[in-house]
Amino acid sequence: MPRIQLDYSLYLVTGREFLPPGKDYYESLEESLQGGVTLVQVREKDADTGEFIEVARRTKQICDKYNVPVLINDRIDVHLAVGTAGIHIGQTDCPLPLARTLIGPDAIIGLSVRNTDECKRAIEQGADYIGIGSVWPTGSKDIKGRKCLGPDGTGEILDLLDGTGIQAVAIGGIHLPNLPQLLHGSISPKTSNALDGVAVISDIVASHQPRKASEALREIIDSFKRARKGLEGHKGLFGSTSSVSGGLSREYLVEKVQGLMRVLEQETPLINQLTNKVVMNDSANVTLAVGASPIMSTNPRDVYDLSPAIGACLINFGTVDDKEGMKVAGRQANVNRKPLVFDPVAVGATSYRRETAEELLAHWQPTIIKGNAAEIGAMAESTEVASRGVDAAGAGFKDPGAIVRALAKKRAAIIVLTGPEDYISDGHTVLKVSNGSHFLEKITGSGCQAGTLIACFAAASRSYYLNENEPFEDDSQLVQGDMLIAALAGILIYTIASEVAADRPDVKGPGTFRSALIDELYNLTPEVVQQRARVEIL
Ligand SMILES: Nc1ncnc2c1ncn2[C@@H]1O[C@H](COP(=O)(O)OP(=O)(O)OP(=O)(O)O)[C@@H](O)[C@H]1O
Ligand SMILES: Cc1ncsc1CCO
Repeated sequence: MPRIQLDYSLYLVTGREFLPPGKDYYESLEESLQGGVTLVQVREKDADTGEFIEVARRTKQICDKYNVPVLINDRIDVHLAVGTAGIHIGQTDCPLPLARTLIGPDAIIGLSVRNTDECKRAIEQGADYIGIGSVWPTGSKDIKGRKCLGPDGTGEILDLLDGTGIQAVAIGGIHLPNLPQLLHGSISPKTSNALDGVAVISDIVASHQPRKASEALREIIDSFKRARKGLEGHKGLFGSTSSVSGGLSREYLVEKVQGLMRVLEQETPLINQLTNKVVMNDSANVTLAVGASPIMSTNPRDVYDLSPAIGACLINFGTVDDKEGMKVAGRQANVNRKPLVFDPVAVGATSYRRETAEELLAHWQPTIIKGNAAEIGAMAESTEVASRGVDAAGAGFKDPGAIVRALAKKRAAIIVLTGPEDYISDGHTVLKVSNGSHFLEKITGSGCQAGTLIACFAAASRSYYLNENEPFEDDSQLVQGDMLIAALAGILIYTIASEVAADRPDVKGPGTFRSALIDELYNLTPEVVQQRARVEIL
């Protein structure tokens, strides 16, 4: 007989030690159930057996009123004494096969899993569900010396579960602000498998208003699940809305880009750019040239305060400065649902850059990642293209479209691969842009400026969306607006302006080209874009 199906959506792990002063555990529990907790695990690290049984018994009594099942952490004896739905065990607790013999065929057994090997074992041993973690650093568990998985590490584990029927929740450092990032960012790269729920301790238990805290978390999980249901059969959409369904044509895309050019001029969004020292001034100038407004703020407190006011944020770690500011700026962009463009300059060139990229990506979910062939190759863990400092070396990828599509799925972000031809994907559609000038290879920071313009158009796309729609109709969307079109617009506007600049008789070399480029970005009209755009849908 199959075991009972649990709803893992909002899985509360209890922790009496986190209660705010004066808050009663049972009162807090009942409020969290009223707020939408779907499953409760009683976790008592310090209680002796008698006390544990008593807490579990009363917990079950309250949960029964709401038809919410209870699991017991680690202790098979407590589970048997109270008659709960099952147990949750860790890697160093009673081995799963032995636990199964002890508790019988009908009880649920969940297992904590920290990596793909442990996941494979959990599948072999027949776990009912796995708890994947820690996703992020957490105050409730000592994870010193172990790497946090981040949303993408969680996604790699989820890939292994596809087709097994084993359910999965993520645990560790999950809070309301990073929940949308986790849900979207952990969609598994190969199979598009997603989490069945999240396990939360302190966001609920430490709250003075556990009902409200649970309601807020539940709303995000439910709308994520609704959005996934609506997307069944179409796996190209992740953390942002996009118009990738059938009927795409060059005309349609160019028309949308033209529309965004007008929005940018009307709205003048503020674009915060944490970028490198080499390009900072040029990046601020190209921002102004297309009608947006630059601010190059890096201080952690300052970027925090600015975040609600900006249209988009760019993080470019070309000279690897301001890591703390980058962490805060990216996290706040996620919290405030602002598009976040990540330019991991020369990420493949050194281990420091690779580690920094991973560290940043464990803090936030980018909306768009842009890089040259070496950078995108490093992010995709491909060895096809080597890096030479900030540049790519060699001939490029054999199949660039496949690389961007796969990386977009893996990272749950729009990917932009630059070079003589640019490739853009949301994990489903791949666009190829063949505009540009060879002079772009002869000025420094052309890739960085392209990233800046993508951020400007991401802000325009968000504004356009919000002008037409109710804000946050779907709470699970990390960012609103069509980010595939935004990335296309940034690349098209930059490369077309570069063609017009290069054609000018007064342009004699990289120096005159550099200033002509800013002028031509300023003068570029939607009509010229219509005439010159060389976009293909692959
Ligand atoms: N040979 C070329 N012909 C046309 N366009 C090009 C050429 N090389 C680069 N581009 C364009 O220049 C922009 C920057 O791309 P590139 O791949 O050179 O970035 P990058 O290597 O990151 O640059 P940087 O490190 O200087 O910032 C893109 O918009 C791309 O389309
Ligand atoms: C030259 C250079 N060095 C670090 S960042 C940068 C700008 C181009 O990426």
